Amino acid sequence: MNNLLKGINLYLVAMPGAGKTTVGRLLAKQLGYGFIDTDEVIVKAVGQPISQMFAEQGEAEFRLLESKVLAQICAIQKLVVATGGGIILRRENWSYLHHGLVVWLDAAVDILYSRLVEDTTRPLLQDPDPKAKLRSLLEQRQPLYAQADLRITITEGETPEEISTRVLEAIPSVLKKPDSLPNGC
Ligand SMILES: Nc1ncnc2c1ncn2[C@@H]1O[C@H](COP(=O)(O)OP(=O)(O)OP(=O)(O)O)[C@@H](O)[C@H]1O
Ligand SMILES: O=C(O)C1=C[C@@H](O)[C@@H](O)[C@H](O)C1
Ligand SMILES: [Mg+2]
Repeated sequence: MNNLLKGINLYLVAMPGAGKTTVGRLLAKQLGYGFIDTDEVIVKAVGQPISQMFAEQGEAEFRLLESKVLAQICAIQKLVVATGGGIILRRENWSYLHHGLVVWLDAAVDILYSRLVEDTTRPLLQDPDPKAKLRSLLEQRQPLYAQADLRITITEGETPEEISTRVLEAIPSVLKKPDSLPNGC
């Protein structure tokens, strides 16, 4: 698989709670790739949790920083990248994402909600009705996530290992032709 991928990065896109970080770590291990989580890079660089960044600098500042981080990551090869849930929102991010293979972990709202209900670290879900918020975010974002090269529909009860195996099995069917592989950012 590593040979087939020829070092191109895998970018995982999905709603919060879909398992980008969890599945991404497993995929990196199985591919012999490095692993990067854009949210973690930003938190380390700024020295603040994302919720504090949203509160003090606003979402727009966070999105600018997210794009800068993505641009830098894109220059590195052999990475599985777990992206922030909203990375699909800015058009310029897609020019970076499409340098690699983009995988959408598509999980239904009920699955997302059951995983995030106890979590207070995701600012966009600090809402009186987090389930309705998830539903409306997914509705708005679905056409953007759908621009991914590969859509993996997550089923209830599926383990991260099973999902990671399914991603690996599906990759050959969507690998870009050798003459369309990117030369860098
Ligand atoms: N297949 C799975 N089955 C059960 N629980 C899972 C599965 N995948 C992830 N989880 C759990 O769901 C929660 C969210 O997972 P994770 O942080 O990987 O999602 P994420 O897509 O990276 O979210 P975010 O966009 O907020 O960073 C975690 O507690 C994780 O342990
Ligand atoms: O879905 C989103 O817009 C977000 C998801 C998280 O990964 C973080 O990137 C941040 O909380 C925003
Ligand atoms: Mg994550």
